[in-house]
Amino acid sequence: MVGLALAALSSGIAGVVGFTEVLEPTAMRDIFLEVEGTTFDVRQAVLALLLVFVLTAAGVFLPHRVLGGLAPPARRTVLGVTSVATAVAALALFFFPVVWLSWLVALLLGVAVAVMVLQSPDANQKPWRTAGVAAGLLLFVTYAFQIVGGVEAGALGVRWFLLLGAVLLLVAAVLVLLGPAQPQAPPETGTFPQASAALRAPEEIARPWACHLLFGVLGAVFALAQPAVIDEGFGQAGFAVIVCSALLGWAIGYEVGPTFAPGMTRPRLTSFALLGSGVLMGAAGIIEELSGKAVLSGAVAFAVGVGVRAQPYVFSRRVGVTLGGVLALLLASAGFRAEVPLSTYAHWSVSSIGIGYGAVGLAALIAGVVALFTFSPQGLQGLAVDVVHAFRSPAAVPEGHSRGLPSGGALGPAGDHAAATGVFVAFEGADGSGKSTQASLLAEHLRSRGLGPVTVTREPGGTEAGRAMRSVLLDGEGVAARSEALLFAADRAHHVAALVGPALERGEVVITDRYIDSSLSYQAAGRELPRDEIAQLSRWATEGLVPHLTIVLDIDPQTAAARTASRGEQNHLDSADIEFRRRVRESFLDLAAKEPSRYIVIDADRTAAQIAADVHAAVDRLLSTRAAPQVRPDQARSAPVPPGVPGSAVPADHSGEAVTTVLDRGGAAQSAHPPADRSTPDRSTPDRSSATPHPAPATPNLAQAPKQTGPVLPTDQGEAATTVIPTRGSESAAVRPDEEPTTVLPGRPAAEEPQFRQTKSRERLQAQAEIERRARERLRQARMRSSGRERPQNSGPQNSGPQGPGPQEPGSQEPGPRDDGPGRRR
Ligand SMILES: Nc1ncnc2c1ncn2[C@@H]1O[C@H](COP(=O)(O)OP(=O)(O)O)[C@@H](O)[C@H]1O
Ligand SMILES: Cc1cn([C@H]2C[C@H](O)[C@@H](COP(=O)(O)OP(=O)(O)O)O2)c(=O)[nH]c1=O
Repeated sequence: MVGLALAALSSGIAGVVGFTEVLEPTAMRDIFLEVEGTTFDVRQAVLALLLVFVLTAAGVFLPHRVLGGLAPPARRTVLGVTSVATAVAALALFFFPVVWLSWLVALLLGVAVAVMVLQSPDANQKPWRTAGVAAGLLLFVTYAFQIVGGVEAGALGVRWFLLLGAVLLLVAAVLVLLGPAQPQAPPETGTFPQASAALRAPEEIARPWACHLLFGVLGAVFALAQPAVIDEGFGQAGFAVIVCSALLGWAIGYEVGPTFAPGMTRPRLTSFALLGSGVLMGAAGIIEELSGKAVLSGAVAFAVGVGVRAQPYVFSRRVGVTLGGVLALLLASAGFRAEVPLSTYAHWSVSSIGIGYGAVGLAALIAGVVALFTFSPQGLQGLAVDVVHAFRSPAAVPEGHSRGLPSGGALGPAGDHAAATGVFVAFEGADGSGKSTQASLLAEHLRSRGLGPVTVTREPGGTEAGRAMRSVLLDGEGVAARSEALLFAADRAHHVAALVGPALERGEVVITDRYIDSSLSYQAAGRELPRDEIAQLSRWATEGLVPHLTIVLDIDPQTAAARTASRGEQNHLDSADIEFRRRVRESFLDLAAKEPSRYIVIDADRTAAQIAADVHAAVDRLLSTRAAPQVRPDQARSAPVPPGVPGSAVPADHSGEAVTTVLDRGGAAQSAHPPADRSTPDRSTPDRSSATPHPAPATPNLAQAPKQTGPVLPTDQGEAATTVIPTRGSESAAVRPDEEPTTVLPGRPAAEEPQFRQTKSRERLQAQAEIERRARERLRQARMRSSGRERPQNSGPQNSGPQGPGPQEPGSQEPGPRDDGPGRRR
């Protein structure tokens, strides 16, 4: 009943608002024609409309002072009484269309709107229900009359709309007064504050001026609709079309706002909304045709809806709407029209109403440009990333709507994530090893197998908050090693809480480009921070969430550097770079060797298609050990995330049966051989051989590995074995009797490489990576310079000192550049 009352109330209010906007110039026209016997003056009509607008706004402002402190039941009574008063005034106006009555209705309406929103903030947050109904009514009534009786009847139709609105208001008033009390919900966003005390301190509001300006644009769209239709002679049905379009545009923008352009940072989205609404507003002013004006008005309102929803504002939208509307009407009331000849046959008609549109549009446009530069501490940095990422799905978590994982202690067992039913795959490896390329190809592969939603994400910067941290980490002047470690952990914590965890809970396959092992390899092994502390940090950040499978793309640093050079990054590696990258590489291999059940190492110095074949085979095998997802994805995701996190109650499983699976580019199976004996010794690297002890060869089948056990952060365990698996063509399947043939994809021939390269998503990734990294490269040069200044304090012979069970080779005495962060390698 309360819902019905509110729907009726808001529709009634909207109906009356629509009517008074229409009525005012009409009444003015009648008065002028009657009293002065002159022709209708648009300027006077616009000024009269301005007064209606101002009075409505004044009415909206009044109750906050008076009613802010009233108890809800008292406010309810006020709402009922105000609604009755407004309805009576509207009825009077229907029968006696005189100008002062319309002003009274305007004032009462403002009060009614404000009291309604004070009483039920929810009514203000559901534009579909309120705006949509009213817009539909207005359009229907107006058009019905205009179709039957012509343009003049359209105006009459709007009078009947007033009657309808008044009746609805009366019904609503009765329902409000007699209905049960409504529980009060706390306002979220876009509401009038319940009381002035509810207003947040200004510094807590993100970008108030941007919101006010956006609402100003919206106010101008509505305020100018009536003058525009009078000026252009569209008739009142034209007014109804514009208002309907704008209301729907606003409602849609507001509704989809939180998930619109999920990959774009919210302040940036607001900037673009300002820019977009400015341009569209200008266009709406120029266009002299009804449908164009209507569509553009709708688009402007949509941009406003999206833009303000990107802001966590709690202040009222009244200020902006009023000021925007008033300014636009003031400009429009200048009442001039000039013809600008464009050619012999064409001319452009400039009117003061068009100027009203144009001025407000220009203000929004300029504000949008300012916002682009000022909304982020990094200014325009990351703009390209935001644009390229804008419509990517990984960050589709609405701002502030992250579904946190079940809370756990600092060392919460992986069982905390047992509710998750998805599959979590991580790619690790050096820059340029092809992680993002392979992540994208794997997603396509899984989707082509009908495995439903596949989320591809990355670290750092998989979420909106993460992108800010990424920017600090990679775009700035560089931060201290410990700060860097904390930031990576912070990014990871949010990534898991906001994106990975929820996606796994939804049963999706989540593929991440980098995860915990990157911290262990770059911060611990590379930067030589205490390994246990880094491990502990990540474990805490992720609440123990571990990937089901980690794919290490192993590649020679020089080869990787050559690849990244093709993206505009530096190619030359100095000895410090080489040493840093070597330690990182060793660390990845070491981690894989210690956790064979959960890792696969793939030689990444091959074509993307060859690597992809191995990756897909490994993931298919992983999925085959679960509930047959390739046949029935819903069941496939029913298995829990692996238990067992070091330091937790669940012990890690290191039974020794498991193996690290090394997929080499070599031809024959080498299951009983250590890496040094690979079939392609000419291409195997000494680094890898020395880094991974492989004393106990075993069957390299993920399907036979212990069921998804093993912690993500292993302690020192040397019993793991490495087995080399051939990867070319179908040989890999043929030589492995324990393998399920149906789950192993034969390696793709190299000839397919161009086809892979042309995939859309990969192009997108590449474009994104290229833009980002070029920017980063420049900044990292600066970072390297400052890092050079820092080095004397941190580097030296002690670098080869204790660092926990890290991957550094015992024989390595080369001074490790402690300050080498991720930035140093480029
Ligand atoms: N197997 C491959 N062989 C040659 N170039 C590759 C291969 N895989 C990726 N690339 C290229 O190398 C560069 C780095 O690839 P990318 O997937 O972005 O690596 P990462 O994510 O590890 O930095 C890109 O320009 C990409 O086109
Ligand atoms: C996730 C993570 C990344 N990094 C580094 C590795 C990379 O140099 C950088 C991330 O940059 P990114 O552009 O993601 O590198 P790529 O896509 O080539 O893998 O951050 C760490 O040092 N620690 C971490 O925990």
